[in-house]
Amino acid sequence: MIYTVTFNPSVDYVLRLGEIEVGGLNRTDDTEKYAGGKGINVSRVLKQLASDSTALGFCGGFTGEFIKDSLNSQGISHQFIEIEEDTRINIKLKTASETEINAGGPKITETDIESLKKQLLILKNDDHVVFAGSVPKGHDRLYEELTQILYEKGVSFTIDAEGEKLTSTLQYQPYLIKPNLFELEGITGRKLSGDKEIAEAANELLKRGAGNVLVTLGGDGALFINQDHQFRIPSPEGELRNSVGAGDSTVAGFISKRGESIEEQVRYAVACGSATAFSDDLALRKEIEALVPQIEINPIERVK
Ligand SMILES: Nc1ncnc2c1ncn2[C@@H]1O[C@H](COP(=O)(O)OP(=O)(O)OP(=O)(O)O)[C@@H](O)[C@H]1O
Ligand SMILES: O=P(O)(O)OC[C@@]1(O)O[C@H](CO)[C@@H](O)[C@@H]1O
Repeated sequence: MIYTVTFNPSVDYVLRLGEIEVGGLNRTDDTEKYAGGKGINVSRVLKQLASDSTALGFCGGFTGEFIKDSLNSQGISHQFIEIEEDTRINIKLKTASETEINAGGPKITETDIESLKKQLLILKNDDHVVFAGSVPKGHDRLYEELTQILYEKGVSFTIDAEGEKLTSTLQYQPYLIKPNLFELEGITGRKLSGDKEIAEAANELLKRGAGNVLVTLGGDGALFINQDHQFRIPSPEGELRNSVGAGDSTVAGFISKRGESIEEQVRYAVACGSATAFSDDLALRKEIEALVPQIEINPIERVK
């Protein structure tokens, strides 16, 4: 079974309006609410690809109920730890451009974390865990602690996190990491331009313990590297409508094809990311499948 872990889920409140006047009264043309948070998004796209997963993490209050109801209606199982405070609401303002305001999120106690650890401790060798998104305040080392538990149990995991939260888990050999270019530059501490420099930086993360490194490059597609393969995958052509969850969709695409060829995994990863970028919400199966034949996988020269 695949488990996704979202420490800090959100109700994503999408507000569509022509333009925004900061400091003035603005009225929307349209609004939508989605169960959000990176791990939850991964579960939603996995479901589209007929891959079942169970969403884990912390949920509370009326917003937590909304998330659980929404996942129930999509047939996605969940085992959230109930917390006292309300799950956050994140604002996604869609004008001519996209502006996001992500709330800090509720307080998570040590008891809540112990409950999550207990859930991970009973996982089996053939389970896979996807960790994604921000960490509750005061728990900076949480990813490192939880991935150590999985490593010691021989359970594989994927992690989509930033900076040291990601690099502190490399010692536990993540199956997949998916930094975007900005995050990769943050980790290496240098500006990266061109495929060769990006591949060299990704290769450093491979040497530090990652099994597969997929660097997403927004509208430019992605660069993939593991011990045996190195690919450049351009994005298909299309109109950008939504970048919220594009990266999560990429992760879902790759994980959904675990056990198939690496080319198939990478093809679905980019197709899912771009299908979400071209949709109003996360991509639907038919949108993903329509893009799959358009994805070109170009081998590139191996970096040392
Ligand atoms: N303008 C675009 N056109 C086509 N595909 C896109 C576009 N933007 C994003 N994508 C697709 O989505 C994938 C992930 O995008 P990106 O690099 O922006 O990830 P991210 O920064 O992790 O995303 P997120 O906004 O979800 O945090 C890309 O590899 C690509 O396949
Ligand atoms: O604040 P975090 O945890 O970094 O990101 C949360 C978030 O922006 O990520 C998802 C898109 O990737 C959204 O559903 C959600 O609102």
